[in-house]
Formats: sequence, C-alpha cells, structure tokens
Amino acid sequence: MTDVVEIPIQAAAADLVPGYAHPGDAGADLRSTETVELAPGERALVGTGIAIALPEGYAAFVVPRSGLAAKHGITVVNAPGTVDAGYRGEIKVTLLNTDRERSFRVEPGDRIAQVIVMPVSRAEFVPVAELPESARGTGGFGSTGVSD
Ligand SMILES: O=c1ccn([C@H]2C[C@H](O)[C@@H](COP(=O)(O)OP(=O)(O)OP(=O)(O)O)O2)c(=O)[nH]1
Ligand SMILES: [Mg+2]
Repeated sequence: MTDVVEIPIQAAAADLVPGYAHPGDAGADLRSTETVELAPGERALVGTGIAIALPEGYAAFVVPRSGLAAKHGITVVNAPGTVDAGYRGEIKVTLLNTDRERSFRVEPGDRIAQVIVMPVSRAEFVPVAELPESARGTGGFGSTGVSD
C-alpha cells in the first residue's frame, strides 16, 4: 500500500466525489454536472461540481479517459490540466470532440475525465552562463530518428 494523501473536498453532491475504479489506479474519475452536446470539433468547459484543497507540494492533473478517446475521440484540450495546490475554485474540464462526424453528448453524472494527484517540486530557476554538459546535449525534436 502506497501513501494515501487526504484531500479536503467540497462536492455539490456525494456521487461527484472522484472515485478510483480499482485498487492501484492512478486516476480517479471526474463526473460532469452539466448536459453538453459537443458537435464535431467543438470544445466546452464542463463543470465537475467539486473543489479541493491540495496540500502544499502536490498538484492534480486532469487527463482524458482512454475509453472516451478511443471510442468517441473525446479528449481534454489542455491535458494535463493543472490544478494548483492553492486553487479553491470548481475543477473544470476542457472537453474537446475530435471526431469529424459524430456529435458527443455529455449528461450530468457521466465520467468525463480523470484526475491524478502527484507530488511536485517547486523550482528555483538560477540563471547561469553555461549549462552543465549532458549526453543528449541540444538534440531533440526527433534527433534520434522519428520512424524507427
Ligand atoms: O483543466 C484544468 C486546468 C486548470 N483548472 C483550474 C485549476 C488551476 O489551478 C487553475 C489555473 O489553471 P492554469 O494555471 O492552467 O490556467 P491559466 O490560464 O494560467 O489561469 P491563471 O491565470 O488563473 O493561472 O484553473 C481546472 O479547473 N481545470
Ligand atoms: Mg496559470
């Protein structure tokens, strides 16, 4: 059993409290409080009816559900959406329908995305004249090859 982080939550209804489907799951599902019809290519900011108080040193990340993505082309525009520890507002999900032909309808109570709680470091960015060398150096964006 890994550490469990206790997170105070205010939920508009008890069934909106995010739940893990299985022991060991990283993502807890977020539910919609709204009815939304997403036309092909359309996006919407969808309420989840919850607000949380993350401990300092943690963040929560709003990410898509793979089933909605694979079957319906539903994703989260800004994935991973970042919920800061100090944020006390309602967590919202920027849902996007990437399907070119089919609309997607969200009903209240539907599981629209998931949230992952993680410890995060706070950085101090220190300007320097030279960065330390590394094996990768400045190579990126496909420098090791793209297709194989
Ligand atoms: O998917 C998301 C992403 C963010 N937020 C909330 C929590 C987060 O702490 C706040 C601000 O997010 P972010 O910093 O990504 O947005 P911004 O456009 O930079 O807004 P701000 O100027 O308020 O920081 O919005 C959500 O509810 N859902
Ligand atoms: Mg910001």
